[in-house]
Amino acid sequence: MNPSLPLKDNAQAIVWFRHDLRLHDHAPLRLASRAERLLAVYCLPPHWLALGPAGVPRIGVHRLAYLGQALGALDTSLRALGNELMIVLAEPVQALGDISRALGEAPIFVHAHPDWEEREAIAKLQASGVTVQAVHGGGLFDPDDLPFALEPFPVPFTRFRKLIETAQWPSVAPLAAPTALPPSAELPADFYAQAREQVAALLHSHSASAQQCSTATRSALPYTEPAWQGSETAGLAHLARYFSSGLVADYKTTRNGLLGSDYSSKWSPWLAVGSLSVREIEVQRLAYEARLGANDGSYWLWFELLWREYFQLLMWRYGRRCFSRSGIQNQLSHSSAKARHNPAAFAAWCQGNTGCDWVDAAMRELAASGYMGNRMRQNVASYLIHDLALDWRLGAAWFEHQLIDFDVASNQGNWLYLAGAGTDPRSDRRFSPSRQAAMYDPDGAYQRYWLSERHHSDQEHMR
Ligand SMILES: Cc1cc2nc3c(=O)[nH]c(=O)nc-3n(C[C@H](O)[C@H](O)[C@H](O)COP(=O)(O)OP(=O)(O)OC[C@H]3O[C@@H](n4cnc5c(N)ncnc54)[C@H](O)[C@@H]3O)c2cc1C
Repeated sequence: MNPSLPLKDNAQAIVWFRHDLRLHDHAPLRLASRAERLLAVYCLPPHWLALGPAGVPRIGVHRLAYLGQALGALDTSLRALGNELMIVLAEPVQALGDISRALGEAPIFVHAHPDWEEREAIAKLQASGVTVQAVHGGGLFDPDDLPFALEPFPVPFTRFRKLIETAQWPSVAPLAAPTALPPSAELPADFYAQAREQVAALLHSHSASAQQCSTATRSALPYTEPAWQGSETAGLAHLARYFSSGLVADYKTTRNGLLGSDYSSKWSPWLAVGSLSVREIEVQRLAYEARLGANDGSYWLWFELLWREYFQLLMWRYGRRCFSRSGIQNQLSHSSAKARHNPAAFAAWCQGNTGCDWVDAAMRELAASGYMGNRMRQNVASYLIHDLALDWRLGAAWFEHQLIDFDVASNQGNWLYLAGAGTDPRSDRRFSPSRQAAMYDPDGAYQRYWLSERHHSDQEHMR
């Protein structure tokens, strides 16, 4: 944590919440808490609601409902400490600049984030004369403090993992949640009033429609139920439950599961909105190993968290190139070169109507619940890239719209990897749907579960 920005006496400070909707392990909140008054802000950018490349908004119903849960809970937690969260529907650069000026050039404290848009927003604010201090806190490690240089980045994952493990590089310790906060900085009552009302109405309506969406409760991650909601409290309770269960030891053998909530950790949605800090997860994972001894499952969870870290570092290193068709290699892979424009095939993939039961079951699970396990993400991505010969960026955009655990670095990194445009040393891997279905769903239970309506109507049709 870099406490470099001096705060004047009686100063006001702003905490800009982005993908870090929590009180624990929050360095910007700690830094800003030295001020006399503190304004906590979240901006929902209107362009997330505009149509993106997949023909849908960047943020869909499930994601918005889950985000709304996390924001509501953060506001409640801040209020318990005498503060509150100001939520606006506004482009951050404009809104944060206006707020800083309205509070007498108050400095902004924020977590750094590898996405180029998020980095650009900070750069634009700084260029306009606003003081912004960005501190790392979204990963296990501080990218500026690794035992190797990001340039050149150690590209294959295995090499990255071995460098970290050989150096026994420790993850950064999480910060405790504050027990007191300064009171909220005061803005005129009509300041961004419309933007506040708009976002409140939007989040309310999405929460109501998600609550009525009965399919979400059939999910492996039923986020409309209290224990699975996006709040920090639910995330920390889930973490404690997970590490006191027998699920950890079995994780390596169950992680490719398809049905039920227990086959994998289900940390990802809380990590995505930041209501759980990955550093807190790592501390609890180490405490588990100290208590019960390390096992294959506890190691493999670390291994998977390293994948998350790796994709974040990839995005720090390659920035905007992670979004280009030719990816970080800067040359078209075999699959990218053969990709064709085919809106009908893309619509069929999105709706789970390709005719391939294995893929359609997963795409229906995603649309119904906002979640899909890792095994099926690999399968449906491979199908879009190799069988339908579509541009991988469309698939990534559809995932962005749907996934409650959407994380730009993990999403882009995995899609790049599968499209042969990222860091897979065995470029352009295709997953055979029939072989994968035989291996991971031998009795067809998963396909029946999510395709029950289709099977039912087929039977009706045959009568
Ligand atoms: C095409 C594709 C797109 C993906 N998009 C996302 C995304 O937007 N957000 C996201 O969080 N994950 C994404 N993943 C990675 C992975 O599928 C999810 O992290 C995982 O399914 C979440 O469930 P879990 O928390 O139970 O994972 P677990 O299996 O329990 O793993 C524990 C944690 O390790 C991390 N992790 C595991 N696998 C990966 C991986 N392959 N890449 C990066 N981190 C990983 C996650 O933080 C996860 O919560 C994507 C994978 C693919 C193949």
